[in-house]
Amino acid sequence: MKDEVLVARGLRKAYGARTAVHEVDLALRPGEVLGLLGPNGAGKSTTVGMICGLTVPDAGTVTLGGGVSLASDEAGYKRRIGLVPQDIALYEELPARMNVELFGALYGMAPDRLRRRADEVLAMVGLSDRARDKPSTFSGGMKRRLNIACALIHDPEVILLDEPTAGVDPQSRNAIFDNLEALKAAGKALIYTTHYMEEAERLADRITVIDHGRVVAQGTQAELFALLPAAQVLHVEIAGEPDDALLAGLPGVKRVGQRLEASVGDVGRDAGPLLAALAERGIAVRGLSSARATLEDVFLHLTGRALRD
Ligand SMILES: Nc1ncnc2c1ncn2[C@@H]1O[C@H](COP(=O)(O)OP(=O)(O)OP(=O)(O)O)[C@@H](O)[C@H]1O
Repeated sequence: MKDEVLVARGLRKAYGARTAVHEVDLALRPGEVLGLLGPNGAGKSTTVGMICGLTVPDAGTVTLGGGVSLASDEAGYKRRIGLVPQDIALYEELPARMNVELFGALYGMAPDRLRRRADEVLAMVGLSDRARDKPSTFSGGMKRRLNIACALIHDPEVILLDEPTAGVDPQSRNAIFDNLEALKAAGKALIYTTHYMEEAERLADRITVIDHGRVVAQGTQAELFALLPAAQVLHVEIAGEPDDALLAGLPGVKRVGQRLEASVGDVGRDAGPLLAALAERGIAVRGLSSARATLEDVFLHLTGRALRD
């Protein structure tokens, strides 16, 4: 463990006969967002639960910088971690500010610091002017933002976010992303679980793809895209339906109705030769567009299934 603020090794958890998480290894550096991407039931929440100490693993260890673990110093460990749970956990009938302060009191924060931090985190999530109102009067997005403020009150260095945008409107989602980017810029380390590949693509420096409780791939987005046979797809609209024999000899090209799909490594390099080859075969082109590969394509390639069933 060199620069890492958190290292998880060999995490495993079974519920009865079902193994929710098989062998998960993760490492996290300061100022980094690690995306934990996988479909429903992949084992993301179970992994997060084991890291924050809510779920006892059957095997494996989690160590923070300085070698601190739950076993060596439970209170010290938990003070360094903030959890934004998937299910909103708030006292609906207590004012927003009191909700935040309650979480801080759980960490034994001194009253002065607690007041200061409560102001800071409420401002950060854009709820300063609603501090006296009860969550029962909030929109879903506002509750989510308050949930995040509660997780940040004790200024943890590692923040675990379990699908923090579930059920929020686009405006609140953008506000949450801005908050997370600010935390990252401040050197915090974030683990962000999601089954939305767009969120992982936007936020994550590195991504762990998890499926059926197993890590199927880990790396930067560039490293994950490099697992695909082609980084981009060219869509070519053609006139009529050419004989498939005409397309033989064009590697990576398949016909989908009146459209051709060509997997290419680089659109700029490969589009010209492809169009020339089509012209040689007398295939008239009516339109051309390209799309880059997504993490959805990576997941499909690795597992044979879609991220969202
Ligand atoms: N307390 C529990 N008791 C029994 N089985 C559980 C429990 N918690 C999770 N599981 C099972 O473990 C597997 C992984 O669930 P988990 O909640 O970790 O997945 P997830 O990737 O977070 O999914 P989602 O995106 O739907 O939240 C699932 O098959 C789930 O049914």
